Amino acid sequence: MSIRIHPSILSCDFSRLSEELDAISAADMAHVDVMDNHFVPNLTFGPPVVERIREVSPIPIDAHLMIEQADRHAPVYADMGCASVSFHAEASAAPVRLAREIRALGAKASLAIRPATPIEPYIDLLAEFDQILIMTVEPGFGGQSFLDVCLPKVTRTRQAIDDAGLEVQLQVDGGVSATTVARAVAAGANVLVAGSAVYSAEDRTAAIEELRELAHDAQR
Ligand SMILES: O=C(CO)[C@@H](O)[C@H](O)COP(=O)(O)O
Repeated sequence: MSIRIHPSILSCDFSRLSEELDAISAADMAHVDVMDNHFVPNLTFGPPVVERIREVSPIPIDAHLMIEQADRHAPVYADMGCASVSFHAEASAAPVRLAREIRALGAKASLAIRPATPIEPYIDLLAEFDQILIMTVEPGFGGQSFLDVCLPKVTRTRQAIDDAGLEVQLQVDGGVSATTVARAVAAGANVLVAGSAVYSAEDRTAAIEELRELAHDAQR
C-alpha cells in the first residue's frame, strides 16, 4: 500500500499555526489531535478551531479524536469536511454504526486503539473501516518513545487486512521518527504520523521526505 506521511501539528508552534500548516504542504495529510482532558490527560481544541484549520490548511485534515463520547462528537468532524476521522474504540459504544455515519457524511472512518487494547475483537469488522490507527505511545502527548511492544499488533492487523483483500489503511502514531519508521513499516504500517520528528526539524519538507524515503526503503 502507498506510504503516507501525516505530520501531527500537536508539536507545532500554535502561535504561528497557519505558517506551520504551510510548512508541511509536502505531506499527505495534516494530523490534528483533538483532546478533551477526559479520555486523555491533555486538552487541545474542538470543532471551531479544527474547522478553521481545515479552511487554511493546504492539505487534507486527518482528525484524531482522543475524546470521550465519540458516538456523539465524531460526526461533527466528518460533517465539517475533515478527510479522515479517527475515533477511539475505547470511547465508542457502537463503532460500526459510528463508522457508517462518518462515511455517510463523506469522510474516511478510522478506528483507533490504545497500546493496551487488542485488535482481535475488531478483526472481523475491518471492512467497516477505511483505516485502523494503532497507537505506538499512550495517547495524550507528543515527544514520547515509540513502543516496540505494539508492533506484533501492527503485523497481525496487516495480515488480516491482506488476507481479506481489503484496502484498509494502517496508521501508526507516536514516537515515529527516522530511527523507528522502518520498524513500523516492516511490521505493516503504511500511514505514518510524526509530530516532533517533523516539527523539531528546521526544514520540515526535508524531514517529511526523509521519513518517506526511509519508509519506502523498509517496504521493499
Ligand atoms: O496522538 C498523539 C499523541 O497522543 C500523536 O499524534 C503525537 O502528537 C505524536 O507526536 P510524536 O510522538 O510524533 O512526537
